[in-house]
Amino acid sequence: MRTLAMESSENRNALNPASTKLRLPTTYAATATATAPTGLKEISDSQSNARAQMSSIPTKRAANDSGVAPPDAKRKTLAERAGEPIQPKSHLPAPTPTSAFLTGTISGASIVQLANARNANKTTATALPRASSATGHRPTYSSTNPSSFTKSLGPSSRPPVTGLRQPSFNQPTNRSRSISKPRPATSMSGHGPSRDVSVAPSQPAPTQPPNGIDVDERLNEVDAEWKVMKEAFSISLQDKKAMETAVQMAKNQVDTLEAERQKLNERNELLQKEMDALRQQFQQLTLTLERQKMDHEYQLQNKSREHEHEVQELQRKLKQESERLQRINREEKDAFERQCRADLEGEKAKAAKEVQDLRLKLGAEQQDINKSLLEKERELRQLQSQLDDLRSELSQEQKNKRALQEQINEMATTNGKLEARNQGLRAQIDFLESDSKQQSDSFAQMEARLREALEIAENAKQKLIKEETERRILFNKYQELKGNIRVMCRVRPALGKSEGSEAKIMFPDAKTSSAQIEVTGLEEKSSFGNINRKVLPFEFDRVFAPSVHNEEIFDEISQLVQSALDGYNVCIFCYGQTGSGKTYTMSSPDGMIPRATHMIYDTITKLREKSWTYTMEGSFVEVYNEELNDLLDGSSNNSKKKLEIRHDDVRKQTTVLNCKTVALDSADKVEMMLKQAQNNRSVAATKANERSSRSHSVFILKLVGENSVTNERCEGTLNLVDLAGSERLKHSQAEGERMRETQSINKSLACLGDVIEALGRGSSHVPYRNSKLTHLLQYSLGGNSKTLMFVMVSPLEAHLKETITSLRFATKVHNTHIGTAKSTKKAIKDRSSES
Ligand SMILES: Nc1ncnc2c1ncn2[C@@H]1O[C@H](COP(=O)(O)OP(=O)(O)OP(=O)(O)O)[C@@H](O)[C@H]1O
Repeated sequence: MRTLAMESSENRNALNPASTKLRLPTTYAATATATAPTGLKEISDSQSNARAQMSSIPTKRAANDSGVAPPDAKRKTLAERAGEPIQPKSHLPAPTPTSAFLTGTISGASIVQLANARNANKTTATALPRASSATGHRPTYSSTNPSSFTKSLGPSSRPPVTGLRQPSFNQPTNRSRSISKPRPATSMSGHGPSRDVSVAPSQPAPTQPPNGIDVDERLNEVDAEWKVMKEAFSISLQDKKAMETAVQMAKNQVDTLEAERQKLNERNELLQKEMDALRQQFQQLTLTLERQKMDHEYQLQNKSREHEHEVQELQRKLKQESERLQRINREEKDAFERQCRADLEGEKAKAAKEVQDLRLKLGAEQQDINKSLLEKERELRQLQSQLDDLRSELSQEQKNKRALQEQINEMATTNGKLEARNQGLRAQIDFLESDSKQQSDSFAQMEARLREALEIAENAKQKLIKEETERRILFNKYQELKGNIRVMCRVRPALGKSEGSEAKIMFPDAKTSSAQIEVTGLEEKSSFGNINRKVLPFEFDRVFAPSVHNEEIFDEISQLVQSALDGYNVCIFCYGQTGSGKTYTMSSPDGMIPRATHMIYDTITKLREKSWTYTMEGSFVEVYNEELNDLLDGSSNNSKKKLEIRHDDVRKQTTVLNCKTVALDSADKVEMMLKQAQNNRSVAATKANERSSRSHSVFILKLVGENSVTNERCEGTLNLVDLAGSERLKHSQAEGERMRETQSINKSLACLGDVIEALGRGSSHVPYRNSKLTHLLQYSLGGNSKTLMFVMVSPLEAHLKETITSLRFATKVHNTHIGTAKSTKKAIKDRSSES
């Protein structure tokens, strides 16, 4: 967009030529004035192309020479110049001395006056050149430099007329010389002899005596001078006319220029008006723009406010929408949850139905299993009969063995006798050597008898080895038939009369090798009012009477300890009511734990000869209120680390994290460990027993053996468990903390029964994790492990009820045995005796 300032600049540029034109007259006037003496010819020649010629004249020089002030250094704008008053002849030059001389000083009167005064002026004529020079006119026309004079055509090069005339009147004596002398060839030569006269003043006039003056000659001279003067005058007139013509032309030019200037002024005024109009328009536009700007700002503010309102409205709507969506989401979530619950209920009902069906199916399967069990029981009975046969065979073989042993002994005796006899015979041989024939016969006889005896002994030995091998095979078979869970019963002796009366308990006869115990139960009142006491028979793998010592007990379990050394997991635990002798059996100085460790030491020592190296590590923990405690950690409860059970399913081994383990490399360490465990064991007094263990203690013996020759490795664990008292809650009259202990103990014992039962049933799921104890003994109960339970019985009448409960529990465990002898032997029916 072109701005108003740009348009104004363009207008000014457009006006510049006019401005130049306006200045031309000034230049021209100065030039014309200065060049006036040049002649009209020159001016007239240039009239037709006056502007071109004038433009070629150096303006600055002309202005300076003419005395006209140079144009302002700063060029005035059209508007400035338009405002100036019009001065038509302001640029015209002032009249020069030359023009004044030409128009006013040359007249007839003046010439007469000049003639009259010529004498008077003689003396002063010589001073004229100095006076002339004193006027300031340059003596450029000096005759000494005629060439420069002729060349000079500028106004200042022409000598002043006054300078020309004076010497001619004041120095008449020089006239003849002047006249006689040839005139210099100048540009003025065509105009008359004035040039000659002008030269005269420069020549010094010769002095003549006053009486020698020739008047005629002088008159002639004057006439001649007059003619010269006349010619000069006529020339001057011509010059004047030319000058007037030039002036007239200049005036015309000025008029023309004035007209042009007028036009320009008018145009300038128009332009000024236009500019004013434009300025007004510009101001109006500026105002309009300002108003529009304000309007726009106002509109912008309005828009901004509206936008803010809209944003707030949108935010409010967004919030409402968000709340609405959240509400919908909640509702949908609730509906979905309701739906899920309904589905879940349906699924539950469906699952319950399926469970019901499964139970029914399971019942059917159970019946099938029972049938198969009966079948197996039949098979077992057959096996049992076979076993009986084998037993009878075994006893027969044992009898044979004994007979053979007797034979061997007899033969050994015979052998000894024969040896003695041999010696006697040797003596006889020596004696009879003299009688050779008789002697040699008796010698051969004796030798034959000796060979016969040795042959009999060798046969007997071979038969013995064969029978021993058979016996071992039969024993192993017997062990397998007995099953992996065995139950033995031990009744402790009464400690004194202070304990009260003893219960009526019948023990098996040692000769019959029976494993049955009969307990006369509590008094019961029949429906007829009779009071009866039932005899309750219980059969186990072995029953130990009160008279049996720990040594005999250990003989029975030593094979299991050997199994632990052979890489089996073995668990031997004592079950029974408080005070029934569990701790005595397990941890007393000659109890199972010390005996087992001692046996293991002996065995390990013997096995070293067969390249077996064993390491034995022991740890002792207790389960108290379903919490596992380290009995070898003597630190306070707060600083004790929590024990964690970890099972290795591959190795079938159990590890207790954070549990202290002692390397049992000597028998002393075992005793020390047992003492420490006994001190740390949770012991509390109950009404049932003043010193009663309220926790299950587990002695864990890890046995790792390696054979350097065969590269065999075996890893077995022997767990010796002393269970807490199994007395019933009501009987123990426990309260508070003790009651909680009792509940915990009963629960874990019940869980133990469940695990054994599940194992006996061969159930796919064994609830080991239902209690800490069974969880800890997971790999020592069932499976390939060997388990032995001692049910400990108190002989006291006061404990009869708990005794019967314990025996029933043990029977339940015993009944889960596979291959138990109980199935072959008929169970002895309960016999009741009238009291
Ligand atoms: N066979 C035994 N011969 C001699 N004394 C025994 C025998 N068995 C147990 N005793 C004694 O009977 C008492 C109670 O035995 P023990 O402490 O072993 O019972 P417990 O079943 O371990 O009791 P708790 O469950 O309270 O620990 C002890 O004084 C113990 O010496």
